[in-house]
Amino acid sequence: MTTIAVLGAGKIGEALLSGLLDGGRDAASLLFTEKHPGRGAELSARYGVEAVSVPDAAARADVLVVAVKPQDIEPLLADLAPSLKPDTLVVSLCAGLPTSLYESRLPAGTPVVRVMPNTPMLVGKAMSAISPGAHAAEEHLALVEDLLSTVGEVARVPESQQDAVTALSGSGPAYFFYLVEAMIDAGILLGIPRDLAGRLIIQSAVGAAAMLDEGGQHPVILREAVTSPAGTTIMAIRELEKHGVRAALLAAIEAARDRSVELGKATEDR
Ligand SMILES: NC(=O)C1=CN([C@@H]2O[C@H](COP(=O)(O)OP(=O)(O)OC[C@H]3O[C@@H](n4cnc5c(N)ncnc54)[C@H](O)[C@@H]3O)[C@@H](O)[C@H]2O)C=CC1
Ligand SMILES: O=C(O)[C@@H]1CCC=N1
Repeated sequence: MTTIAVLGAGKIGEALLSGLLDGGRDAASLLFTEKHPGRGAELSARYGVEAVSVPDAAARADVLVVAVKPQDIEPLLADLAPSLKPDTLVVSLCAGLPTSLYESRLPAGTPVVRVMPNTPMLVGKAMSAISPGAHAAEEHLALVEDLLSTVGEVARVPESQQDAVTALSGSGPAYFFYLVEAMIDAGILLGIPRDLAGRLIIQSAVGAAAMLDEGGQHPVILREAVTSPAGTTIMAIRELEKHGVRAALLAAIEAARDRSVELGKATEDR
C-alpha cells in the first residue's frame, strides 16, 4: 500500500489523517511530522499513527502531503529538499502557494499536486479541488483523486482558479458556521433558550444542506418554496437585502481570494 506522510498535523493535517483512517486506510500506511512534540505524541496516541522527522518521512513515504501554514513553508522545504527521493509525489494543501514554489525549491522534476480541501474532511464530506504542477502526470492526479475521494468529493480545476476555490470552498465552511452562530444569537434575542435555538438552527442547516445535495433543485427554487406571499420569510429577506448581505458575501469572498493571491506573492518575494 502507498505510504502517505502528512507534514504538519494541525487542523487540516489531523482532519486528513482522521478521515483516511475512517475511510478504511491502515494506520501503518500513514506517517506524520509535527513541529510541536506534545502535539505529535497526542496525535500518535489518538490515531496510532507514527510521528517521524521530515527527513524520515521523505525516506519512507511515497506521497508527502504538506499541511503547514503558508508562512512556515520555507523552512519545511529547506528541510525536505536534501532527503527527497526522485518521483516522490508532493501534495500541497496550503492556501495561496503555487506549485512553481515547490518546483523551485525541490529537486528538478518533482511531481507536485496543489489541493484545496476543507475541514468537513473530518466527517468524510470534504470538497477538494486539485491541480497538477508542471511535472505531475495523470497517474499523480489519479492517485490524489483516489486518496481524497475517501474523505469527500474531488474536482479537477486549473491552477489559475485555486485562489478563487480557496475563497469559496476552502474557507466556505467558516461562512456557514458564522451564519449558524448569528442565527442562534437571533434565537437568544427572541427569548429561546440557547440549547433549543442551537437544535432548531443546526437541524434546519442539516435539512437545507440535504435538500441542496440530494434534490437537484436550484437554491432559488428551494428558497421560493419557503417564502409565502405576505408571510414571515419575505419580511426576513427584505431585511437581509436592506442590510446588503448578498453584497457583503460577494465582497467577503473576493477579499478571501485576494488574500490567497497575496499569500502566494509573499513567497515569490522572498
Ligand atoms: N484550516 C482549514 O480549514 C484549511 C487549511 N488549509 C491549509 O492547510 C494548511 C494548514 O492549516 P491549519 O491546519 O489550519 O494550520 P495549523 O496551524 O492548525 O497546522 C499547521 C501545523 O503545522 C505544524 N508545522 C509547522 N511547521 C512545521 C514543520 N516544519 N514540520 C512539521 N510540522 C510543522 C504546526 O506545528 C501546526 O501543528 C495551511 O497552509 C492552510 O492554508 C487548507 C484548507 C482548509
Ligand atoms: O483561512 C485560511 O487561510 C485557510 C485556507 C482555507 C481555509 N482556511
